[in-house]
Amino acid sequence: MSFDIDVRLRRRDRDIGARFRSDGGLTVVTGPSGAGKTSVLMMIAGLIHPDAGHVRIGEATLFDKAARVDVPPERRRLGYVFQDARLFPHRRVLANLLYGYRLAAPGHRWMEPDQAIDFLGLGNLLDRWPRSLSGGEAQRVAIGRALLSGPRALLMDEPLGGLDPTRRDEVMRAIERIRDELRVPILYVTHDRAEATRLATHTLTLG
Ligand SMILES: Nc1ncnc2c1ncn2[C@@H]1O[C@H](COP(=O)(O)OP(=O)(O)OP(=O)(O)O)[C@@H](O)[C@H]1O
Repeated sequence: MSFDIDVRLRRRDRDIGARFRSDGGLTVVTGPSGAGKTSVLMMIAGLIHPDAGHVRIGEATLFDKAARVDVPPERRRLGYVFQDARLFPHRRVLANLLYGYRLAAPGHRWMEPDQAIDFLGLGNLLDRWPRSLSGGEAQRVAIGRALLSGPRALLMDEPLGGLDPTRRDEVMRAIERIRDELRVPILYVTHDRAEATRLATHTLTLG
């Protein structure tokens, strides 16, 4: 599964955007604050509209300005993981995990709930409420929820940003296994050089 991305947006007096191709793996998106890293992820997700360019992932064209293709965000099949886990506070862990799975068309699902629970070590958390979880646990649940929605790729925006070093390592190991064992293509925003060195198969520097 490959990325072929070319997105551009004029914002006030400057251009924001990115142009790159990669053959899957984990692409770290880095660069100074304000360079447009989050904006690029949001353009790929379809949450903001590029002025020009295209977004192709594998065989699918999700956006092409010239050809007037613009697949709505909920049909792009991209799993988004933010710095804060953003779990649904009124649903227990299991219900959070199943949320995207239930919405996904059966033909698009490629992981079963038991597999994801096993893979991420979530078995003892299933009946917990999000507010009772540690940051690392919550982030692993958020990743599980994203995987179970049957995504073609994951977009991660500083997913370790709010975690202490022990928790960071726990989540980083899960991300490495997603990269190496599940082989889901990942776009990963970070400022952290050590994190980038450990995780990146490709690097895209903005700004
Ligand atoms: N909704 C918006 N409307 C107008 N300008 C915005 C909006 N969101 C972001 N910007 C501007 O666009 C630029 C890029 O912002 P963005 O958040 O994508 O950068 P970033 O590289 O992710 O930064 P950081 O590392 O600080 O999170 C910044 O100058 C920001 O002020």
